[in-house]
Amino acid sequence: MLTLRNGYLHRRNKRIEFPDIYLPRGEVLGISGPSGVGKSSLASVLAGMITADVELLELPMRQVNQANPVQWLIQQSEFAFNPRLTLKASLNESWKGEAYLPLLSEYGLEASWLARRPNQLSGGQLQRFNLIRALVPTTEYLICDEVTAHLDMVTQAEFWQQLLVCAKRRNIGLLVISHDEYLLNAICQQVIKWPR
Ligand SMILES: Nc1ncnc2c1ncn2[C@@H]1O[C@H](COP(=O)(O)OP(=O)(O)OP(=O)(O)O)[C@@H](O)[C@H]1O
Repeated sequence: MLTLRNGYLHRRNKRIEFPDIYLPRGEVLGISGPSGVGKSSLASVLAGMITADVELLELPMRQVNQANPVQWLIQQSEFAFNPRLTLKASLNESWKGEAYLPLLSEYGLEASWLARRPNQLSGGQLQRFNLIRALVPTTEYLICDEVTAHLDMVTQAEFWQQLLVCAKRRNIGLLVISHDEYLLNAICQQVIKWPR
């Protein structure tokens, strides 16, 4: 269970009060909220990148020399990759060996694209490589932060269809942050509107 209870954070002069989060593995929790409310700050806390004042924070144990079991996907996948590295080199930074290869066809990506650099792919293709990079075997929770906001409806639908099947199969908990309430209501078991 990914749990955050009574958490808050001060950023500059602003106090951000987080909603309580209870996310079991294998479930999908949505969060919507206006710009600046603190959604990315919440993701940073849950990914263990910044600390906040909390009554309770339960995150999965992170093992030495292993990827963070809480992976965070951001909207602008072009910023998530080193522009000088090929996709293969970037994937090899998180995956041990090439066990990700079967995932490529599952997500409609061609193995020959591994030799390309990030600027030689479309936004949707790059976001799917970003997703595959995050789906290392140790991933227990995935935070999807507006990950399909810039994609057309068909590409969005394909992305979520594939990810939901994979998350169910691997018992991964998904925290989906989006302005798109239609999307959240379609894919989440529970949706938090922030602020309430
Ligand atoms: N590194 C930082 N240092 C100081 N203040 C920050 C920092 N990052 C964000 N903030 C401030 O914290 C508040 C919450 O920002 P955050 O990015 O978490 O909001 P958000 O809900 O994700 O917004 P958006 O939907 O626009 O991405 C904002 O007032 C922002 O200006």
